[in-house]
Amino acid sequence: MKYQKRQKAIILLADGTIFYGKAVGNKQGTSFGEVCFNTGMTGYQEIFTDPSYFGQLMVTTNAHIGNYGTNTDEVESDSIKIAGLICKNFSYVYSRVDSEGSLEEFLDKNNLLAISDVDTRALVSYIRDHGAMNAVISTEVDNIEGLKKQLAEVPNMEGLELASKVSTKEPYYFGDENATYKVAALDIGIKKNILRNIASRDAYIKVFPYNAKFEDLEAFKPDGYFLSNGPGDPEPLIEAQNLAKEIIKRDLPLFGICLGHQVIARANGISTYKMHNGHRGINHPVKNLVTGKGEITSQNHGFAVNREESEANSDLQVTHVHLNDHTVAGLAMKNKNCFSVQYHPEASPGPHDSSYLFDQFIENIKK
Ligand SMILES: NC(=O)CC[C@H](N)C(=O)O
Repeated sequence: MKYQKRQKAIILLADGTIFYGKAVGNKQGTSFGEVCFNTGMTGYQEIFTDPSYFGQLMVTTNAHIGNYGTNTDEVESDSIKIAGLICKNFSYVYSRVDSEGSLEEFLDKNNLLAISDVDTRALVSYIRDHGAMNAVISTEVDNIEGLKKQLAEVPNMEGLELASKVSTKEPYYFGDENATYKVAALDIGIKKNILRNIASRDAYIKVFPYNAKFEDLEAFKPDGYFLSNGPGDPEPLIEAQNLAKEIIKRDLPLFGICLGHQVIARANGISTYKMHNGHRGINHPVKNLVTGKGEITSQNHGFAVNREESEANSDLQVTHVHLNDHTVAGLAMKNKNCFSVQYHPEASPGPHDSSYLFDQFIENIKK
């Protein structure tokens, strides 16, 4: 067995609660973030590289992490975006036909601190009851008072603007330039599989930085506009909200996913709020109120759109609801070519029930 004597590690929550574990590999260090959990049984590499998780310490509820290794095709961005990993059993050995390396190597390459041998069931129950909160993971197990002081300085997720930290610095292109449609996408933390899904529907995409102006996007002469997923609170994303207003004002085809959905809601004057715990997993039930059909969805969000305000707004229609807590899962504008969902039709990881939403976007472009 590799690493006979592994370093002890702790998870210290902002309310002072401590959980214990061991550092994965030989790594030592300390990492801060908002602690949250994902219940997906697979898809760890996609989750760790999803820019929406920037600044978060990820607890995985699956008992085994790393057991099927890693593959370069399964990343959602070019690097790991979570702030740290907390898991039960970390697999140093892995097995899968397609794997190209171990998760341990992948974490090392990205310099990510991970803690295993944690009672994740107890930790998740605790967060479920007490809500998402800041935390620190560390191998400095004898420096609890020092860590508490540093943890108190970590900003709260509420009000935090993080899109600028993960967005592309320069515009770039994705897909085949001879494709039939052109889509301008605002990158406030975009996942690669969204680009793959749009491009595979005969569209050429130009991806813009988080602070791009309407004129920048318009200069590409796009047939449709897209607002991406991403980390942090949607409230401070004023530039993106103004961009959405410009697109809506001109009634151009617009589609938003997750953070993009929240930005579109805010552009319509709807408030957003921080949820007790958020939704993070790959089996969340959603009802499409237009068709009456259910879908099993991939989700990752800690903020949500106010339902009462959405229903009271005569420009908006609530098109989808989350069946566990009846929060807004989708919106459409009644008299504009604009719609959005709080969940992830691109999956990666997760089921593909909702990929029809990308078809709908293309249909809206054709109109
Ligand atoms: N995946 C996302 O786009 C997440 C949106 C936002 N950061 C939230 O947590 O609600």
